[in-house]
Amino acid sequence: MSRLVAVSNRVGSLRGATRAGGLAVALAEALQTRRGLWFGWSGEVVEQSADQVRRQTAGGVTRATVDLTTVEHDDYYNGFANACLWPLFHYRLDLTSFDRRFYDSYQRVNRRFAHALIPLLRDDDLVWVHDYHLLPFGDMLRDAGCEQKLGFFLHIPFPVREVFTTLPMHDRLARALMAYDLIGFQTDGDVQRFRDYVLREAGGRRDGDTLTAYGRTVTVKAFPIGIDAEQFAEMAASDEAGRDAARLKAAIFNRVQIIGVDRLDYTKGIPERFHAYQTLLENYPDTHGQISFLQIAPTSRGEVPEYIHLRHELETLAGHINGRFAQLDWTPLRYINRAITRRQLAGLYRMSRIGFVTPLRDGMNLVAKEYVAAQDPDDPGVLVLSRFAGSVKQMPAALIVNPYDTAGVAETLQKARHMPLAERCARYQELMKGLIENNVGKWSDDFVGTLERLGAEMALA
Ligand SMILES: O=P(O)(O)OC[C@H]1O[C@H](O[C@H]2O[C@H](CO)[C@@H](O)[C@H](O)[C@H]2O)[C@H](O)[C@@H](O)[C@@H]1O
Ligand SMILES: O=c1ccn([C@@H]2O[C@H](COP(=O)(O)OP(=O)(O)O)[C@@H](O)[C@H]2O)c(=O)[nH]1
Repeated sequence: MSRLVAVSNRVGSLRGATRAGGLAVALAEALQTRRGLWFGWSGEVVEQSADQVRRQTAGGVTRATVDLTTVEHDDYYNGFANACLWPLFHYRLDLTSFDRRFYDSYQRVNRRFAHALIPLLRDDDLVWVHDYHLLPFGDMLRDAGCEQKLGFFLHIPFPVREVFTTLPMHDRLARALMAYDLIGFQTDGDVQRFRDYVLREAGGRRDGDTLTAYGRTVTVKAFPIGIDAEQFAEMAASDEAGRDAARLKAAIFNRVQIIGVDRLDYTKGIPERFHAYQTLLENYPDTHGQISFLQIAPTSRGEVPEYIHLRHELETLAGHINGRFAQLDWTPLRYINRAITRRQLAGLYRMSRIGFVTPLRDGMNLVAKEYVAAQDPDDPGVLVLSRFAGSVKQMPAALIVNPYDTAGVAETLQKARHMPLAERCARYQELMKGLIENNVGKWSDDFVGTLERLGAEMALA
């Protein structure tokens, strides 16, 4: 069996400590079962260039990391990755920075990372590169002589051609992507949009799951990411998770609890969600004193200006809602701007009657899956889910909403609040069945298995 080498900008902890963000959570679970190497940024920012690779092994998985310099962190991570590609791929052209300096830094960091990884590779390794930070990474490995099988997975949406082509370097990035042998997306919609670009902009050809363009052929498929639903359910039912949940329970006096959990990101639709909650309070006075909304939103990418604005906007909105509706013994909205461990989250999800997941655009959204997995099968809560989350395709038994439709979302919350037990159970069972069938193990096995088989086919040809 070939060794798996995962490469991602963010390398998660091997000891299960948390860092908000679905990619790190999912990869940690996948690598633990495959005992591989995980390469990427250490999370440390240093003044001077530090090419040294630090290695640390635990539970059969080796973590190999490099630091970023302050300039790289500003221009590659905050700049090209998170002020250009992130907003653009999430359809926020209004927030997209097209600064050429950011792109140059992005190229340099990708090249530096590729050169740092090469000496660690073994001939029969399978290399699996993750996400928009590393689109040209595979091409740079190939330039440096790498002949191993290379796979790439995009965790965020792939945009429509008209949006992707606003990037001045769209052609170079698409060409670089073709250096991989396998490209995975979260949904069939993402696959179709990428295919449309390659066929119509790059003069490519399609044959089943393969695309040929720029003199190379790649396999392109959807691999929707999952969670370890059974393990998450056990965690949610554990005494430890229960202890934290009990504190919240005491604080809300058996009111109907609504929960939202997101990195503080404009793609997650948190202000729109606050507005919908406010509309619920305005339109349905019977909710007063009877419900409570807990929003957990740890700061993310806190140096990018748009994220700073968002933080201020949420503080103002939360203050406004509480100022207007709170009573001496009732706080309608609790907003926590700190990260909570996944174990704590599991307990909080379980005691919340409504999971409120309304991104404006999201690659997948693992919070929606965690919320369902954490429920008590005998008295489950209801998931209210945005039609713009990648997870919606796999979770049709949720209550599906349009996050821009403030009154419609408020109406749906009211419906969720009054949903009879039998309907809650039926929806939960259907959702849970899908989560177990499409868990994180299946995601990584399907991707790596496909990459492995492509390799075998290439050897036979
Ligand atoms: O590394 P950060 O800048 O702190 O951001 C955290 C991660 O956010 C994004 O997550 C995406 O991947 C999830 C798992 O596939 C998916 O459910 C979610 O919809 C995506 O937004 C980002 O793509 C990751 O690279 C970041 O590590
Ligand atoms: O305070 C927090 C907030 C979020 N998360 C985790 O961060 C991940 C978020 O993943 P998702 O796919 O929903 O979105 P992303 O942040 O990756 O865009 C989930 O596993 C959450 O449990 C966490 O551990 N603590």
